[in-house]
Amino acid sequence: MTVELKEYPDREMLALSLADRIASQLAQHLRGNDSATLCVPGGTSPAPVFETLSGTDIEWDRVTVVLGDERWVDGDHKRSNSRLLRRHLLKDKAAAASYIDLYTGDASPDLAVDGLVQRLAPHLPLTVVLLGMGNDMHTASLFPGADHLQAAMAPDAPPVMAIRAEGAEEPRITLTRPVLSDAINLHVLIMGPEKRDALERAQHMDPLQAPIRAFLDVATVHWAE
Ligand SMILES: O=C(O)[C@H](O)[C@@H](O)[C@H](O)[C@H](O)COP(=O)(O)O
Repeated sequence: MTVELKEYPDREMLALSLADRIASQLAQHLRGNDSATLCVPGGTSPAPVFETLSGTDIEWDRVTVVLGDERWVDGDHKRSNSRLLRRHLLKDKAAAASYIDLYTGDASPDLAVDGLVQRLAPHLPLTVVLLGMGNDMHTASLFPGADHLQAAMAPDAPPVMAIRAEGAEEPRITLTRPVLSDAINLHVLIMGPEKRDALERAQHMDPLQAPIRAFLDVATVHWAE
């Protein structure tokens, strides 16, 4: 397989260029449609992209933002991906965007799934999806060895599922393979030599062992040292 890989001289260039690309794709979609949906990862890598994106001049009031996955913790918990978004993305110009919070406060993510499937439905297909990747080749909360990985990777998977995995510290809620890979524009953000190495290995692996593999045929991968 050939992966579309964009290499940047440094992380700052990557953040600026990727934020610009995402903003252009959202703006272009808004020229022909009433609304657009941006799906973003949690984790630590995307914060600089979010910072740039939040100051970008697009019609954010017509954009809905959703995470690709959320950790089942309160919104003010330090591991909450929503907390990260509020700090780095949903501010400045992007404060005008609507936000679908995957964390509903229910006792477990399983109880939230049906409601979230309904909330997400009017926003599909996702206009722009940005994915991260862990060194274990998970993306969103599609972890190798996760309890419902096979179901979440299936072509008929519901768009949202609850999932648990050893590599994840807490129960998770995640968007599934079909809804992520059906995005109009799909990007993967990875940084550092270890992730570059993992990406190379993933290309020759089964998606159930290396879930990121399922997206590499259609995504643009953005990398900086
Ligand atoms: O909530 C999460 O854990 C994520 O959404 C996850 O899929 C993340 O993108 C990768 O684990 C990379 O995380 P880092 O950017 O922190 O390496």
